[in-house]
Amino acid sequence: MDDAWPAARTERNELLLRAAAAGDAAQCKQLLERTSEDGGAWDGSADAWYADEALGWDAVHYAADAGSADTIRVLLRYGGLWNAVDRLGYTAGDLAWSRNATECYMLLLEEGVRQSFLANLLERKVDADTEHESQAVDHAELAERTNGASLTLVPGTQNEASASNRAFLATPLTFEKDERGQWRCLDKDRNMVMAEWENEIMLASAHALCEGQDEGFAVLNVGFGLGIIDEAIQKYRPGRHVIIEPHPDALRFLRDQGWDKRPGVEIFEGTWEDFLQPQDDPDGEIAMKLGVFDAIYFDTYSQDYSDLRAFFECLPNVLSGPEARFSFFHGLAATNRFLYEVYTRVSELDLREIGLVTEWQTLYPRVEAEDWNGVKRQYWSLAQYYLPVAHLQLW
Ligand SMILES: C[S@@+](CC[C@H](N)C(=O)[O-])C[C@H]1O[C@@H](n2cnc3c(N)ncnc32)[C@H](O)[C@@H]1O
Repeated sequence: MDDAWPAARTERNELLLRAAAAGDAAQCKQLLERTSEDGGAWDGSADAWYADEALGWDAVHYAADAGSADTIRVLLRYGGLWNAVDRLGYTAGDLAWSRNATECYMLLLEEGVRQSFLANLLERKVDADTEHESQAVDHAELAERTNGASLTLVPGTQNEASASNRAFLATPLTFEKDERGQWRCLDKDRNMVMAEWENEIMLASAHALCEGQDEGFAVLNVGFGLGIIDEAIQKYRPGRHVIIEPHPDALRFLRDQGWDKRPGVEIFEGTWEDFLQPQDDPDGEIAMKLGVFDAIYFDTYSQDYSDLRAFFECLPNVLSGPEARFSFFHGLAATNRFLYEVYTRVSELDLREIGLVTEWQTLYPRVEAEDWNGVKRQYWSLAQYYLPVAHLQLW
C-alpha cells in the first residue's frame, strides 16, 4: 500500500513505532500531529494504525509490549486500533497480559468494550434502517458493511456455510464418531458444529439452569446439535422440555435418537426467529403455543453476536418471571483470550440493558489436540470458559 506514499510518510510511521516501543507518549503525540494544512494527499501525520512487516505490530502493540499506558492513551486518541491482530493473531491486549501490564490491559479492555458496544449499537441501527428494504438481512454481509461490528478473527470464513445461517441450514451435516468413538457433528466444510469435548460445559450449564427448579418446570433449548445439553436437562425431570431446531439433518438425528417420543419433550421445527420473532403472528398464536419458560439455553451455529443480541431482546417475553434463568454457549471470540474478555463484558452490558443481571462461573474445559483431527478450523483455544447465568431484575 505504501508504494504510493511519499517515503517521508513511511519514515514517520517507523519513527512512531520506535517511539511507542520506547514508551515515549510525548513523541508519539508529536508524530501523530499533522504538519501540513495545504489539503494535499498527506497531512504530514504518522498513521496510528501502521504496522510493521516483520511482526505485524502497530504502535499500540509496541506500547503494550513496553507497558506504557500513557502511550496507549495517546495512540487511541489518534485512531490507534484496540483490536488489531499481529501475524500470530495476538492483540495488544494479549501482549499487555503476557507482560503483566495491568494498567495497559485494563485500558485496552475498556476501549474494546466501549467500541464494541457502540459498534453493535450502530449495527442494530443499520439493521433497523434496512429492515424495510429486506426482511432477511444476512449478518455476514452486514458485518462487512458495518466494517467489523462483529469480530471475525480468522480470515477467509466468508465463503463457508458457517458464515451465514441461511447457507448453513441449506447444506448437509455429518454426524460421525471420531477415532476415539466420540460423537461430533460437522458442517459441509468440515467445520465443527458440536462435539463431545463440550460435555463438561453442557453438563454445568444444565446444572446452572435446572438445579433447584420447582417440580414440573418448563425448559427451552435452542439448537439441538448432538442433544448433549438435552440429555443433561432430562436428569432434572422437567415437566415441559421444548427443543427448537431447524436443520433437517439435525432433526433426523434427533428422531433417530427417539427424542420426539420422550414424555414432556416438544420439538419445534424451525429457527428460533420463526417462533420468537414471527413475521406474521397477529393473534399471538405462535407465542401462545411456545409459552414461557423457567430455564432457557441458547446455542446455535453460524450466527454472530448480533443474532445473540437479538435473542436477548426476546427474553422478557419468554422467561416466566424473575426467578427464571437464562444461559448461552459463550464461544464469542473464543480463539483470543483478550477479545473473549471484551465480549464477556459486552454481552453482560447488553443483557443489563434488557433488564437481566448476569453471573459468571469459570470452568476449565479439557480439550485435546485429537478433538480437532479432521476438523477444518479450531474454534476454541482458551483455558477458561465463562458460563453465564442471567435472570430478570424487575426492581
Ligand atoms: C452447537 S449446536 C448445539 C449443541 C447443543 N447445545 C448440544 O448440547 O449438543 C447448534 C445447533 O443449532 C442449530 N441452529 C442453527 N441455526 C439455528 C437457528 N437460527 N435457530 C435454532 N437453531 C439453530 C444447528 O442446526 C445445530 O443443531
